[in-house]
Amino acid sequence: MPCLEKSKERRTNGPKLDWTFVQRFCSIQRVLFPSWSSQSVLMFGTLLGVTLTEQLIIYQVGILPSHFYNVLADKDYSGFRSLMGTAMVLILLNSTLKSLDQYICNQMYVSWRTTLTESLHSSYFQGRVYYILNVLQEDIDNPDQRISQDVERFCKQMSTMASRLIVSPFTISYYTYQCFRSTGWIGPVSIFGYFVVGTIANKILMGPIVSTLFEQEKLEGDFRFKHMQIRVNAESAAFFRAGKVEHMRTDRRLQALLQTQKSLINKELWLYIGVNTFDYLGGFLSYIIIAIPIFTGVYDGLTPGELSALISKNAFVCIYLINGFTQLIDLSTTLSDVAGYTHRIGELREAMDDILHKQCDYDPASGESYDFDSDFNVHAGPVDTAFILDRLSYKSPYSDQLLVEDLSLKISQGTHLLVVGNTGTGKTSLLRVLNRLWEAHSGFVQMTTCFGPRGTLFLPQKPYMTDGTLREQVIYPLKDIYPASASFSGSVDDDRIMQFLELAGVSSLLKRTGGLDEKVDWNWYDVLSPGEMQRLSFARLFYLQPKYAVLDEATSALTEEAEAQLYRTCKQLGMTLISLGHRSSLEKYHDMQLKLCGEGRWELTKLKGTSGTLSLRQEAT
Ligand SMILES: Nc1ncnc2c1ncn2[C@@H]1O[C@H](COP(=O)(O)OP(=O)(O)OP(=O)(O)O)[C@@H](O)[C@H]1O
Repeated sequence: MPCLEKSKERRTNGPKLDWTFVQRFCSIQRVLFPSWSSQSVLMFGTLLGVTLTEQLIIYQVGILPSHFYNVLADKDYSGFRSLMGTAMVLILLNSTLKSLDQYICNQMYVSWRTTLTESLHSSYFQGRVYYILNVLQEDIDNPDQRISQDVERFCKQMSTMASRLIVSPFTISYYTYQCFRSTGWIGPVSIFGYFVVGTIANKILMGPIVSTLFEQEKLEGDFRFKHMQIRVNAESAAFFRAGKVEHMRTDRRLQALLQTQKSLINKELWLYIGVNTFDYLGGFLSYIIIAIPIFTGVYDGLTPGELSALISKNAFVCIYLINGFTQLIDLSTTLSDVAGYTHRIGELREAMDDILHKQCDYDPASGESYDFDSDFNVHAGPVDTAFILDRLSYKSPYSDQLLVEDLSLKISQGTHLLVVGNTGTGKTSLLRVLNRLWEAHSGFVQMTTCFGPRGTLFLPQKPYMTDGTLREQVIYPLKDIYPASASFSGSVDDDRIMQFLELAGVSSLLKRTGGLDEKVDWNWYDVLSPGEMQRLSFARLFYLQPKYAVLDEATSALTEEAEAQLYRTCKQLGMTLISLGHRSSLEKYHDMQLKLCGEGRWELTKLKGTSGTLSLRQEAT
């Protein structure tokens, strides 16, 4: 099934600070900085300007003590006063620039999060990607968490790193030059050597952190998912009085998460020890570098006042150069987090790209045109046919056993088809293959109509209730009103919706919601009974009026009378029905029966006694 080889490949490559990390990081950067004129680049440029100015001011503030030494040693009162004035201005400027720097970083965080999340969304919601990721592909854990939380944290950490990283090349070059002028080659060389050792040590210490952080985020997602599962199925669990068992299972996930979190903290301890040791060693190193020219007699001719001013100035440039490097080393903890998130986001992006490529190879009509309302009038094929199946065989994912073998069938307008068979014989799977959610094992399947109004519509076994108003439930998955109503006025559409709610037997919902467009804050799954959900799905079907309606046990929660009423309305609206179900009462609404017998076998038979159709279609539109 989809992308399994690539998935295995991904599984074997554990998350590390390696070449894969660099590639994934660069590919995410290409999303964040799409062009030279993009908003992120402009913000980055502004940040560079601000941080460079900040550094100039910091430099001025840094050399102030040496001026103070001079004026104090000379007892120069007026010089002292003007120096105080300069110090005040510099401090004010410095704090303003620092705040501006933080402000731009926060703005960049929001902008990056927007860009990256939107980019992931555009792949995630393209064609069947979200279905394959959530249902068929097991190696990408918690895609929802990767898109929401991991992206958020990645952008946050990146933005905290940004101002320090951006200015580093400039400060390091400048202070290397200054350090060279003050101490000769000994200063820069020893500081560079110190940095190389620090980086190697930290790279070794960061290795295990990246993979543990990756694991921790996975477990975080699992823990959240468990809570989500209880939230969505609270009533079913309560009927089982399953508080204790759910408590135990949720705690088990929490324990697994906390265990990993503890192990991460333990591993981070070594990194912190490394980072702090290098911080303090850095401070110490600066005095060694300053001591060398003093003890070798380079400054022997200076007065004590001049020497203290020089020591203060030299100490400042050396300390600042070391500080530039230690700041980079301090970023190790942030970098290890960024690396973990980079792997999680990168892996998701690669998985989605694989699916999209595979999808295009399998079905060139996928991608943009796969979606519901973009596909109104396409598909050339016989006008009176919905599906053509030729020697079609299919099986479930991860199984070698064929569910159906060599099925040849044409589903034409006016011939209602009933698909029956025991549990697990592959009835719903047939719809998955027809809807191209699953690939066929062999043979040929073609959907010759468009998808949506005027074409084919599927009502899945579990009614899908979206969030939003009653109108949004009925018109789903249309974003707007029905195309035919658009040329009249909104009230025509309102009338249609009300008429169809009435026909589906759920007009009472109008009272409960307080109107078609009243915002409701309830979860539709909690407040509607399964029967009401099925009826609401039929209201949706009546509203969309496809030529072909594929109904997967769509009336299983309703009485036979209600079923009769709904089927009659479908036929009056001119729909050709393809139904799946176990009830014998369904037979009378269909002309043909396809029986799936298991182990690949099937039978196609004619049914007797079908009711006629009235044309309510034009009337309703
Ligand atoms: N996402 C999946 N991954 C792996 N196997 C699956 C998946 N979905 C379904 N199957 C398996 O495929 C087989 C056929 O499932 P299908 O849903 O088509 O059954 P069905 O005939 O519609 O059953 P029912 O009458 O209960 O609805 C079953 O054995 C099922 O467990």
